[in-house]
Amino acid sequence: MRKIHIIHTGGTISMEEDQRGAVKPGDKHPLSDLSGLFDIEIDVQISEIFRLPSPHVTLAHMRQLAQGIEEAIQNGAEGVVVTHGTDTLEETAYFLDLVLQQNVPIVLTGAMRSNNELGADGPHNLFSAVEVALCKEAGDKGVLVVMNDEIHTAANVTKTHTSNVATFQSPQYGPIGIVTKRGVNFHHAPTSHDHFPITETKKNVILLKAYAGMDEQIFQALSSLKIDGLVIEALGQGNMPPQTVPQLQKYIEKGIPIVLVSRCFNGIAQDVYGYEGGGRMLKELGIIFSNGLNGQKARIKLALALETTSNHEVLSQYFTQ
Ligand SMILES: NC(=O)C[C@H](N)C(=O)O
Repeated sequence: MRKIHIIHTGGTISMEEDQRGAVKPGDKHPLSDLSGLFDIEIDVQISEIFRLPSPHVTLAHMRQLAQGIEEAIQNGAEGVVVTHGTDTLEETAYFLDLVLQQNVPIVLTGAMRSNNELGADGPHNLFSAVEVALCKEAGDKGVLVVMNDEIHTAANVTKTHTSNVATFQSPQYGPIGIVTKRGVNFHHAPTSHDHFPITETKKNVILLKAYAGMDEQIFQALSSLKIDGLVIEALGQGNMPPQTVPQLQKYIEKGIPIVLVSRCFNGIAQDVYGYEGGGRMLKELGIIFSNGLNGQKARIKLALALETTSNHEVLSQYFTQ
């Protein structure tokens, strides 16, 4: 008999639509009875660590969840499934991927339609997530996200559509596997895995998005705040409007690390362009270029990395791996 632990944290997968069409936290979770659904006998523990819409989730909640997962594994779970709201699911998944070092499957899932809506996807997603958590092969691939019959890595997956059930995609490399009626198929494996053994999540990392005509104002306004790091979703291959450059330089001189990603949906930020504000100039200033993470994940990574080091060289290496 395989032991699986399901941890509920809230999100649409635990919500219902009321008579006026507003989707709200309910008092039910999908599939409370999993008996007879799987080919093998399973022993399922179910717990709820918090019940929040995922826009309410903070780094402190993510740490609490990481501890809950570790406890479940210490208590014998051979696979852990977490249900979570989809809005910030990718951030929680990546946080867990970076802080947990476990070789049992850890799988996050959610739903785009609440439990009493026509075509609710929560029960099927939870079923598929348990299928993956039961699969021993899933144990060495880091934290996984299972939605709409696809298996994604925490590092790559992102929410791409506001309402479609096929919202979760992995722009760089695609899903690493699929869930079918006959079982779980992995078709490729993640190549690297970072680990940050943190005990706190106190660093304040801000995420900004660049736009045509961006100037110094937002950077000046932010300079009155206590900021430990800055992530910028830059333009194209990694370029910024020239008016921002003197301010970026000031942040670097103050020892505040800046990590640059692209605001493009796909691809890697690189120091290709040599014009004013181009990637070459930004890299020479000491801005760290990230290798393909999106902004929200680079923010999680920088916040965790800063808990372990403030060394610029070490931080840069974390983002080039
Ligand atoms: N589909 C969802 O779960 C979205 C919801 N707003 C949440 O993230 O909690």
